[in-house]
Amino acid sequence: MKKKRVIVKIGSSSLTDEKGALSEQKLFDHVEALAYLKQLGHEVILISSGAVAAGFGSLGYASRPKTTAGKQAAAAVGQGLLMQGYISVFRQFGIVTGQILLTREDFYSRERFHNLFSTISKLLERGVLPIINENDSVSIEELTFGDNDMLSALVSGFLHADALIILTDINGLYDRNPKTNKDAKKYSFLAEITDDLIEKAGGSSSSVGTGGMKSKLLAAQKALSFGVSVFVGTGEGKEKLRDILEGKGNGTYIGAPFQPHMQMRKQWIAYHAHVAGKIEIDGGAENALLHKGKSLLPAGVTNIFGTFQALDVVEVVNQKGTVIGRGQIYYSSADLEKVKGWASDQAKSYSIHQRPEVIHRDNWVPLRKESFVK
Ligand SMILES: Nc1ncnc2c1ncn2[C@@H]1O[C@H](COP(=O)(O)OP(=O)(O)O)[C@@H](O)[C@H]1O
Ligand SMILES: N[C@@H](CCC(=O)OP(=O)(O)O)C(=O)O
Repeated sequence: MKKKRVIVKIGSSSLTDEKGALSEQKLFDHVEALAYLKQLGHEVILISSGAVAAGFGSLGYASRPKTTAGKQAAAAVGQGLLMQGYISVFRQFGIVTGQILLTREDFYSRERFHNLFSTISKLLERGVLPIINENDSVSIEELTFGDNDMLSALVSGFLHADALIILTDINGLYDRNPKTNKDAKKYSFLAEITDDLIEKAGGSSSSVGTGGMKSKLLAAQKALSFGVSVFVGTGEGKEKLRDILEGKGNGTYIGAPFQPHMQMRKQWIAYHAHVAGKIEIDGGAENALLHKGKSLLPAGVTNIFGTFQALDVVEVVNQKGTVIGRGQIYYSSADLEKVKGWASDQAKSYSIHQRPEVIHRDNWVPLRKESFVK
């Protein structure tokens, strides 16, 4: 994969335990994934929240303080604890980190803006991983970023990042807050952020996070205006960030896909190729295609319409008959009729490539502008 400049934003809710204190285990999980991304040759810049969450316990607060002075005092204690955690874990991976604390004024002044750019460029040139947070203890309330979502969008724009990954405690954006509406539906892809979406998104329902999905959408809108694509979601383990970059993340992709080299083929599939037929798939396959970044397997195919050859482009519909995307198919309609519902091992000898996939994920394009997943 081409080397990318990636901004990763980690929210307080993804760094803390159920009591709201900094979780060493969660911090380790993030660092391992960040280190892996760096080992793969990508440039990584971390925007980390968590100073207030890491500090309030030491000040004797039972929960995150509400007053500005309380939050600023907690951040003064917590920012050091947060960095102590990052420094010691990144060291285990042989990575040096640099702390940068920003206020909104740093973006207003051209001179500061320029200095900041030079500093971050030098850190990246020397192989250092910059860790950025708002300078909470000195920010004046009216001028704070409020949460780090907008800060991460501004940084992604001015560093001309290839991708902004916003990690949070929920696996993407839903049409309503899923913590209070159990029927909420998830978006797997959004081409743009409309005002209507922003209006419907809710605030934070956790005790440590700030801003909720609304602030993430505003940030995503800003990042898109700079030409930076965004992912909002979650993940676990060393490979989570690599997977997100490869389009397999558990969350919502906003803007263009993260892999531009696939765009030509996918553009052809989506807009130019003749559609030779239609196949219907079950709910599990729909979820795998739209949400999990997986290929379509024979087991998920329920019906075939029209006559097509292997390597033709077909439309894919769900059980309600809604077109959810298009893909280049590895089976002819006659062969697919035989193997639909079969296990991969039995079916694959009918495929043109002797492979089980009906539509490989590299040849699949979701077509609805806002693709929903239950
Ligand atoms: N439409 C929505 N889709 C997803 N999450 C939502 C939505 N509206 C509100 N939320 C809430 O936003 C929370 C994430 O935001 P926040 O608590 O600020 O996290 P972070 O600390 O990562 O910034 C979720 O836990 C969820 O409760
Ligand atoms: N700068 C603050 C971030 C405030 C905050 O809660 O942000 P977030 O968790 O990203 O919604 C901190 O470090 O605690």
